[in-house]
Amino acid sequence: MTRAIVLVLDSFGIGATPDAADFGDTGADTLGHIAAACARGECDDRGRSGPLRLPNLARLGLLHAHRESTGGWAEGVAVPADVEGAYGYAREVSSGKDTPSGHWEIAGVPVRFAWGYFLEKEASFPAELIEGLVREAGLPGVLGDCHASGTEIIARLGEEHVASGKPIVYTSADSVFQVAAHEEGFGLERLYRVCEIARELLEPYNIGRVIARPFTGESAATFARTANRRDYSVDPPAPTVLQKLHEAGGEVVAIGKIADIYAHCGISRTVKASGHDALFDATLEALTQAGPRSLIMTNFVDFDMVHGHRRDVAGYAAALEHFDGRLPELLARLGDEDLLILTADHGCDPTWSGTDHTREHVPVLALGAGLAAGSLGGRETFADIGQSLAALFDLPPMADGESFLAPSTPLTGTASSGGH
Ligand SMILES: O=P(O)(O)O[C@H]1O[C@H](CO)[C@@H](O)[C@H]1O
Ligand SMILES: [Mn+2]
Ligand SMILES: [Mn+2]
Repeated sequence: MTRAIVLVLDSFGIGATPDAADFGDTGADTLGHIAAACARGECDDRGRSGPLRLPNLARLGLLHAHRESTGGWAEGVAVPADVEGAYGYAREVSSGKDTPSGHWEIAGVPVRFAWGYFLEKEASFPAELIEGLVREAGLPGVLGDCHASGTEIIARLGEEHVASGKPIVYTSADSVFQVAAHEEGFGLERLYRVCEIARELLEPYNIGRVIARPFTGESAATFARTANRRDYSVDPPAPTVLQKLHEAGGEVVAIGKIADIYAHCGISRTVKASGHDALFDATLEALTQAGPRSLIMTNFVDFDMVHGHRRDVAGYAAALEHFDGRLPELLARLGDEDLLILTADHGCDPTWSGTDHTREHVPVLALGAGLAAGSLGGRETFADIGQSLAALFDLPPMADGESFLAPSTPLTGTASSGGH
C-alpha cells in the first residue's frame, strides 16, 4: 500500500524568496502578514477574532518552517511544544510565480523558459489577436482589453457586457488571457467555445492559460462568479511525476482544479468540487477509495481566488483556521505507509499592493512514510516534492529535485519487494 496525498493550499506562501526583488515582492509574507494583522486585532470579522489559530498545521511544523524561511515566528500564533511532522520551506526555480509553474514544479518539472505576458495595463492585447477572436468566435466585439481584478471588472463592465453581448477580456501579471461572460445571457458553453478559440489563437504568444470566468446576477451590485470557471492550460514541458506514476500503472486522482492545471496529463480520475469543505470532503472520500498505488492531489483554490487576490486578510485568516480545523479528519484516516504533503504553489500576500501573486517560499510539510519529525531545511526547488514522490512510488528519478525521503524508510523496502 503506497499512497500519497498532496494538498496544495493555493497561494499560501511563507516568506519572500531570495529572488523576490525581481518580482517587486521583497518582504512579502502571506502567513506572516496575516498572523500579524490578526495579532493586531484587524481580523475580527465574519465570526473570527483574535490571534491566528492554526494548531494542527503548527503540529505539522508550519510555524517552524515559516521561522526558518523568514527568521522570525509568525506573530501571535501558538507554537506547539512538539512538532510531529517533517517540515521545510522551498524556493521556486521556475521563471514565473503563476499557478501552473508552481504546480508543475511541485510535480518535478520546473518551467525554465519565459512565458509570454501581456504587459500593457490598457489595450493589453495585440489588435490581430482580438480581431481574430471576434471573427472566429462570431462576436460583436470585446470589452476590457486591460489588466484587471476579475471581480472589479465584472462590476465595472458586466452591465455593458449583458447589453452588448461583448465578452470581457482581461489579463494580469500572470501569463493569462481571461474571458468573463454572463452564464445565462451569453451562455456557458458559448463562453467555453470562445476560450477554446482563444487558446488556439494564442499559440504564437506563449501564454500559459486561458481562463473562462462565468458569472451570474442581475446588476453590478449582484454579479458573482460561479464555480464553472474553466482553465485551458498548455501541457507541462516534460512528463510530471503524475504522468510517470499514471504510465507506470498507478492511480492519480485530481481534485478541484488539479486536472485543468496539469492540462489533463497523467490524470486517472478527476473529481470536481467547489469550496474548501467540498474539496476536503472529496479528498477524504478519495482516500477511502484509493488503491494500493495512488496519488491524490487537491488544490484549495479559495485561499488565492477568494481571499489572496481580493486582498481579504480576515477572510484568508478564517479560511486557514477552517482548513486547519478539518485536518484531524484527514490525519485520522492516514495509514502508516501513507505520505501526506501540504504545500503551496506561490504566495498571494493579502496585505500586499496590487492584486497579483507574490514570489514566496512555500511550506513543505510531510507526514508519514517513515519520515522522522523535524526540519527538512530550505529546499532549492519545489521539485523536491516531485522527486520524493518518484522515490515513494519507486519510479525512475525525475530530472529535477532531491528526495527528502530517506533511502532506508520502510516504504523503499515495500517498493523493492515488488509488492506493486
Ligand atoms: O482577478 P482574477 O480574475 O481572480 O484573476 C486572478 O486569477 C488568475 C489565475 O489564477 C490570476 O492570473 C489572477 O489574475
Ligand atoms: Mn495558484
Ligand atoms: Mn491566483
